[in-house]
Amino acid sequence: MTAQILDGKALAQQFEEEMRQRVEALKAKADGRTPILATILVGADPASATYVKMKGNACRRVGMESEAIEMAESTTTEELLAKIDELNNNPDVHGILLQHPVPAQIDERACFDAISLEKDVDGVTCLGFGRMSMGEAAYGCATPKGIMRLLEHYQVEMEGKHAVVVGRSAILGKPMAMMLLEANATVTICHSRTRNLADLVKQADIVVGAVGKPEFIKADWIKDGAVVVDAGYHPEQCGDIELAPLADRVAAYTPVPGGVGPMTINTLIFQTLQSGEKALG
Ligand SMILES: Nc1nc(=O)c2c([nH]1)NC[C@@H]1CN(c3ccc(C(=O)N[C@@H](CCC(=O)O)C(=O)O)cc3)C=[N+]21
Repeated sequence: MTAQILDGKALAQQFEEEMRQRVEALKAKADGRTPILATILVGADPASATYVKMKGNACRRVGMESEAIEMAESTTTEELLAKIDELNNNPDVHGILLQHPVPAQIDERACFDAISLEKDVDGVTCLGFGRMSMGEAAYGCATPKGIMRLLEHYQVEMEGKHAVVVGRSAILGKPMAMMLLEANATVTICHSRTRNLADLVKQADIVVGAVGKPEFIKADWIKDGAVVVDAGYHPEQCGDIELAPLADRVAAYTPVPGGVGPMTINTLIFQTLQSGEKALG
């Protein structure tokens, strides 16, 4: 069996094509105005700076704009909250991305939750998470929502399947589990205190690697015919799952790079477009 490659890069490009047309149509209706995403980068971590730049570039590729806000490493919670408040109240801004992680002195959760629901296009607020979990309208958290859009596009069956999510972070593992549950999968969430991790992963019809450790999930834990989603991203150009030995025995997998990463960015800008359409359309 040769596994199907869940090609996030190609799908993101296809979606961008469709989005370009929607942005054009919106501009025509809105006197040339476009959706605007505000990105906030606190501190100077080079990897974070690269990701934020990629998000701005993706906006421009579809004809939207981004406003890049850079704040000092020494920024306080109060200063960041004031900036978010300003963006919430700026009618020209349709989406707000606060790049994670922020420096340790900042209360990241308080800052995420200060983002107004209508502008939470990255899906990081408690309110958005709660609404999504209850099946109510909210923008999904960008990485797990990007994974759902990828699985849906490739018509991966989720209903009744056993999905095992390895990792429980606020912007990846936890919302991923809730989205899979909403799609009627049977969901197991594993984490650093899980005792029989290999045995649980072996039961997975769908496995999502979301731990943030390079190739932490071993190929021999994964059963034949599984669908493998790797949300890890590491400087070594690998993900959280040991993927190489799986290509000829799983049903499908997301490559690293070119799988989940491009879908994360695409989902952020897609949701910015949706927010812009609500405000301008
Ligand atoms: N509030 C917030 N929201 C996020 O969504 C968020 C965040 N903070 N902090 C950091 C993580 C990481 N992240 C990535 C996005 C795209 C790629 C991506 O496109 N990667 C390319 C490779 C890029 C390269 O390194 O050349 C790929 O996988 O093909 C990776 C990682 C979003 N994150």
